[in-house]
Amino acid sequence: MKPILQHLVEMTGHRDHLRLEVSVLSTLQKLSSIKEVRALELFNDHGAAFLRPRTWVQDGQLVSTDSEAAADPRRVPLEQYPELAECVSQHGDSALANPRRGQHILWLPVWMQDKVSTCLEITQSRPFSAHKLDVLKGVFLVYQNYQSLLDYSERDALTGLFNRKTFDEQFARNAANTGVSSQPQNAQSMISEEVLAENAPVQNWLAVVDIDHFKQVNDRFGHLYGDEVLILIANILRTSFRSHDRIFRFGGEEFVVLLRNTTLAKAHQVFNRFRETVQKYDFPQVGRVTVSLGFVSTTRGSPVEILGQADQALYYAKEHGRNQVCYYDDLIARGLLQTAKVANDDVELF
Ligand SMILES: Nc1nc2c(ncn2[C@@H]2O[C@H](COP(=O)(O)OP(=O)(O)OP(=O)(O)O)[C@@H](O)[C@H]2O)c(=O)[nH]1
Repeated sequence: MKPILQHLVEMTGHRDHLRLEVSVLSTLQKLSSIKEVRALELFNDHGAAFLRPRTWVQDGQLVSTDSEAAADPRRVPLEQYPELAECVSQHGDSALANPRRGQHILWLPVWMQDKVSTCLEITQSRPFSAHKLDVLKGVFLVYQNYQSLLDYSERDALTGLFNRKTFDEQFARNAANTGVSSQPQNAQSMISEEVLAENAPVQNWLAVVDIDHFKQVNDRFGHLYGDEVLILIANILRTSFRSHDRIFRFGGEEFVVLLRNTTLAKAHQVFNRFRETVQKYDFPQVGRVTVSLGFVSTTRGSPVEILGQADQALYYAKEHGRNQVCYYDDLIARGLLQTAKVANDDVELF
């Protein structure tokens, strides 16, 4: 077995949350007497707390899923793990399960900014000694500190959304995996029966969102109120999309949303619902604010082209009344936009 320090060095060499998770699990798995290690994802669905395995061992290999948590058939209510539920509600740093059928389980919730969405689970067939607990918790704390550093570097300081650098990295990495699929795993429960009946293709979508006349907000109320509008719109974005969709602050008053595994009809619906929520929101002092949005499927073209097309649709929305959602392909089909090859120097992406 490699010395533990060497594992820690390998672990902290990763710049990606999922790889880091796999790496900590494989480090823990190699410690003596460990029977099984899993990373559990903790999430809420309609007000109830659930967990599901996100990274686990299958055929001797660690495998991970990043599918939508709420649609995962492996999910179980958190209350089925009372010791863990109690630990999370008390903001605790570890919990031991009452031994069942000779299994001893240790849970280590990963706290980040007072929130927990991940928990490591370590199982062995004998009780954990005090020394073993010290070693496990030591490795875990290095992992948790490093996750939180990584998270900090990926986020925009004002809104807490992912920043543009993260978009560039994630979109470049995922662009190759975003092909059209009529029945991807876990997507069924998100599609209405009418859409299934039409066999509408399920795709990923990229939207660029821009606040309308934001300069006037700054000019009339000052930058502090402008900043507050940005924070509140970021909060509305967070609550308008699902946990496995991705939201980025792209710069200034512009945001990007990556909507995953859904139909065109549903994409129209959720983008419009978000727009209407903003329109109805009473922003302190400022009053009403609206947003415009352009979107496109991520299945065709390079990341630069996809972003350029969503931008074109956004600018059409801006020039034709604002406070609306425009779909690039629809504008092209109606002759309202020309397909334009986006030059690499038009959009700075990578
Ligand atoms: N308060 C605040 N303002 C910002 C920030 N980043 C960019 N801005 C402001 O956002 C405004 C963007 O204005 P414009 O690009 O002219 O667009 P707009 O007024 O929103 O008009 P349209 O997009 O055409 O509807 C500028 O006044 C910037 O100073 C920020 O972090 N905080």
